[in-house]
Amino acid sequence: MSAASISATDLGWGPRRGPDILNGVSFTLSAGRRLGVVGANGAGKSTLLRLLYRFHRPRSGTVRIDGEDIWAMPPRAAARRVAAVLQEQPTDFALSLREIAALGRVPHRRGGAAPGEEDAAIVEAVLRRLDLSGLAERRFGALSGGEKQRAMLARALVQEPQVLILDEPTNHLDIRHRLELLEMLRGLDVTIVTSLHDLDLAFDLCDEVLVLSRGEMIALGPPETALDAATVARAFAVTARRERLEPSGRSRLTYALASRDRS
Ligand SMILES: Nc1ncnc2c1ncn2[C@@H]1O[C@H](COP(=O)(O)OP(=O)(O)OP(=O)(O)O)[C@@H](O)[C@H]1O
Repeated sequence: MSAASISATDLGWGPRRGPDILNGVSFTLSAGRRLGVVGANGAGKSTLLRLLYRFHRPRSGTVRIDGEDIWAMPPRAAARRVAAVLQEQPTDFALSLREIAALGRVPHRRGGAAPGEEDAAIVEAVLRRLDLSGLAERRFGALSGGEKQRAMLARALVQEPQVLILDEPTNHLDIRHRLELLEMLRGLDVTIVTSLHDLDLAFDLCDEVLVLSRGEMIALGPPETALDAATVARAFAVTARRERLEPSGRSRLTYALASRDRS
């Protein structure tokens, strides 16, 4: 795996015959950096991610990986460069976890070629890294929510992408697996764009944060500047306060309903 830069220029998208639900989003993320996308429910986070992994074609603007427009690449070439772990999970319930993970090799194989030894070795290494070897034969449909989430991450890593797109990667994980996931993501040679509901995670994981509100970008920068109390209050319609924890010096946000919203 080797990381690549990803950039979005003036991205806009809306459903056919509908108004734009995402507008004017631009950012540049250097190879190996991690960007968190945050915002209220319906702000446009998943829509932005769908544009980055070439699911939606932008209505305006472009997405480039190492300077190359993702819509100018053949779909398999794009799939070798970008992998996504989504909220929606596959319905291949009868496949084993190992078989699901092995699907990540498909974009790397020519024509109908059968998987080779190298493919199998990559799958096993990823399963070991995610502590999933013991579950490799388990049917996907029989896995717990957190195990499924890790299986989907395994499939994405098996793809050996340069850019990894994650939609709420920790939402099913217990505290230990969550810490392990964060540690692992920090150690990968890959560029990461992830949506997050937990803003504390943005401080822990991300080099940069993009704040969306009603489909528009209202802040972009390092967590310390993008997630100031005023921006958080505006994005989530709450009152927010930021404190510095001692002795770590880490920032932590606390929130309350605005007085007009309390009964
Ligand atoms: N294909 C579509 N057609 C019509 N409206 C859509 C479509 N996709 C998304 N939307 C609408 O666009 C808005 C943004 O949706 P999106 O899923 O990107 O939000 P989100 O920030 O990921 O929200 P959440 O935090 O709830 O997951 C929502 O109001 C959603 O209903």
